[in-house]
Parts: sequence; C-alpha cells; structure tokens
Amino acid sequence: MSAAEARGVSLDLQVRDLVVRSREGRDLLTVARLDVPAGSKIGIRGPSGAGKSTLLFAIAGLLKPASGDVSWGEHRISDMRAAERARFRRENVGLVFQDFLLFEELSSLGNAAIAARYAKASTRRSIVASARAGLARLGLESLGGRRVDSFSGGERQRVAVARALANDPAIILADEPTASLDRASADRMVDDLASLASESGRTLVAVSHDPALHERMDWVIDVVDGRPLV
Ligand SMILES: Nc1ncnc2c1ncn2[C@@H]1O[C@H](COP(=O)(O)OP(=O)(O)OP(=O)(O)O)[C@@H](O)[C@H]1O
Repeated sequence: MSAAEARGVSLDLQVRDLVVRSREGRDLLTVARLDVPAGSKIGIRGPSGAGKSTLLFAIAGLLKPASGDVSWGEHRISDMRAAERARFRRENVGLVFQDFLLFEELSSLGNAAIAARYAKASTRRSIVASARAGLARLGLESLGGRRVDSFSGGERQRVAVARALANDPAIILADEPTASLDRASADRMVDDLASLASESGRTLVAVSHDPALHERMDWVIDVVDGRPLV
C-alpha cells in the first residue's frame, strides 16, 4: 500500500493556467495544463535558465504564482498563505536538493530526524524511527554517530534523502539530486530515488540534466523558455 493510499487520499497533481513572475514583473514560467497522477515518476529537463527549478518550486509551494492553480488532490496550494503551504509541505512533501543542505556538525541521524526538533511531542518518536529506518534502507547505518562533514558526497545525499522521507511523504521533489555526485554515486542515487518512490507508490518529480535519471522515470517533461512542452 502506498503512503498516499494509507492516508486514504490520492494526491494527483493538477496545474492550470499557471504564471510565475519575478518581482520585476518578468514572466518566468507559464504552464497551461499539467497533470501528474499520484505515484508517477516524472523527470524535468531542459536548458539552463529554462524554468525547471521554478516549476519544481511552484509545485512544491515554495513560491506563490502570479496567477493560476496548483493542486495536489484536494489541496489547492496556489491559494494558500505561506504558513499553510509550509504545513502542506511538512505533511506531504520530501525535498532533495543538489547541495544536500545538511547541518555539518550533526550526525546522519541528527540530520535525517531534524524534523523531530520542530514536531509535536506526539510525532517525534515516529520521525526518529522513520529516519533510522530510512538510513538503514539507504545503507548508512554503519556510519552511526559520525558528523556528516566527514561523509562522501554520495553518503551526504543519501542522508538528505533519508531526511526527506522521515515524515513518510506521498511526494518526493528533487532539484538536480545527482549534479554534485560522481558517476557511481549518481547511479546509486538514481536507483535509490526511483526504487524508494516505486516501493511506496510515492510521486517523484525530479529536475535533472542527468540522462541516467530520466531513463528511470515514467515520463520526462522538457521545459524550454519558461514553458513545459506537454
Ligand atoms: N527569484 C527570481 N527573481 C528573478 N528571476 C529569477 C528568480 N528565480 C529564477 N529567476 C530566473 O528565472 C529563469 C528560470 O530560472 P530556473 O532556475 O527556474 O531555471 P532552470 O531551468 O532551473 O536553470 P538551471 O538548469 O540553470 O538550474 C532564469 O532566467 C532565472 O534567472
């Protein structure tokens, strides 16, 4: 049973007539229509500056569009205030970035379970247990209490993935997850992300320049000049 099914909801992504503008009023992204059924693995590719990260940030609710709708199931995040969007993300989304964004002085568990520090007392234990399970699933249990600043790039990104999964999200969003890794670590990361999504029926949307990542996706969207070609 997928994470979404376990919650009894289906978080299909629906984007309609979306426009994202810069503060200066320049159109950065226009999406007439985009539908991603829950549980799909989607790659986003395109030239530098085309708007790929902007698209990912818009569907993550990390930015508010100038107009249009972004909905995950019943959650219309484009209408939400920043605090509501942050709550939606905490409950439903795991984010993975190119540069890991780890706390260098913490251990793998300290990073993977970081959400426990900000969670209600009733959910802390489950976040720590889930972070521990995620680290084991990603082959990191032997690194124990070592600070992550001594880890390799591949190990650091796997800690970041364990952190992204610690709240058992139905959606994984990744921005260039393999760009800072050597080929062998990148291949492992692609495999981990694809299998972690498939195993639990999670939706995976990954921006990448890496053809090996796109090979593992169900569907790849090209973004050119601020528009996805769908
Ligand atoms: N906050 C912002 N204010 C103004 N312009 C922005 C902002 N964020 C992004 N842009 C511009 O929007 C366009 C799309 O940027 P975006 O980062 O989405 O591209 P990308 O396809 O992800 O590129 P890359 O592959 O280089 O990461 C670029 O022209 C960029 O300079």
